[in-house]
Amino acid sequence: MAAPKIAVIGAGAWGTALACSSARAGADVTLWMRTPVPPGTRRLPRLPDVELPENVTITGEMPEDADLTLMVVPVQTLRTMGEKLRGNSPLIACCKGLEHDSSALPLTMLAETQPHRARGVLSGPNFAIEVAQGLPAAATVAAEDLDQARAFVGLLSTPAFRLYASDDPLGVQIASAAKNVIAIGAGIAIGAGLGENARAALITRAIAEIGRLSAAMGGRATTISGLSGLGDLILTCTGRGSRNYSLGLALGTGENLADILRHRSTVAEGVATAPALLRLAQRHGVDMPIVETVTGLLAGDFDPARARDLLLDRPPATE
Ligand SMILES: NC(=O)c1ccc[n+]([C@@H]2O[C@H](COP(=O)([O-])OP(=O)(O)OC[C@H]3O[C@@H](n4cnc5c(N)ncnc54)[C@H](O)[C@@H]3O)[C@@H](O)[C@H]2O)c1
Ligand SMILES: O=P(O)(O)OC[C@H](O)CO
Repeated sequence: MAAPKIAVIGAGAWGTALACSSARAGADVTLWMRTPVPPGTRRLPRLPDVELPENVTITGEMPEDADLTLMVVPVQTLRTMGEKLRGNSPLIACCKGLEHDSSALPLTMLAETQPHRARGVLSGPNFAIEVAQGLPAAATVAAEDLDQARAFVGLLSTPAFRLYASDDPLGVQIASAAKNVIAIGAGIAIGAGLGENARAALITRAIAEIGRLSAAMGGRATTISGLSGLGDLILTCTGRGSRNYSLGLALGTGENLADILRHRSTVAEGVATAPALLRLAQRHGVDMPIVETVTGLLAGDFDPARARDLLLDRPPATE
């Protein structure tokens, strides 16, 4: 039987890692990248220590004949990239966040730009470099139809990359968007010297508020305690390899957001997602105090020195 053809759109760190992993799963992979590289290039700028497997082909042309397409561009560019896609293959959104202006989820943007295609989402505690190196990792692949999610899992699983099928794409998308915002908050808490207890409290209370929003929109509570929720919160709120967490750390020590962003070329999705997530929560009548605080800190509405009050000085509540 011929190897399945997988197209990966976006050759940032995560697109490069997913191309490596999909190739190890036995697929013929076409990796689309925006910025051309010299012919024969086998190491890409975002993961220079990783050599691409032989069955990965780099291209600047939008692939047309894939059996499956992974969308791995930053969320703020997903709609535009969706409009440029060719072919009819199912799509899996592998990015984490919400569109800034509309608060749209990744699958909503793909439904609006490619309405005829089957869709799913992949998310979990996954630093790109570790997946690219073939270290053990797990993630959730969700689609409205569980059989469709299982088919995606069948195409993408490897012995090192364990995938779990789910039929709660909404919960997965809310969890994965929110964890980037919460990771910025965790970084601020540590950077501002609030301590490990504060971070653990913040992660736990974040699960409560993410769960409220997900439930209000029709997601399942169990999804938030799974890989795309709790799993990714643990990784992103504690791992120094996280761009969102490290951005929060810098903010917490008093650096200015504009200065931090000026020195970065990688994407920290939580920055644009925070206000979009807050507006989404307000639209659904859901209280998300941590997201609200992080959004205010990012907007420069208050000083990180006040992070303690903002994160912890809340009216008495029951758990
Ligand atoms: N890096 C990780 O460990 C990781 C893991 C899981 C999920 N993700 C998610 O994957 C998505 C992509 O992140 P990344 O880490 O691969 O990005 P990155 O920061 O490594 O690079 C961004 C990539 O997007 C491309 N890009 C930028 N603007 C673009 C545009 N207008 N049109 C098309 N492409 C554009 C850049 O050329 C670059 O290849 C994000 O949503 C991120 O949250 C990342
Ligand atoms: O570096 P971050 O903060 O974008 O996190 C990367 C992944 O989403 C971790 O699962």
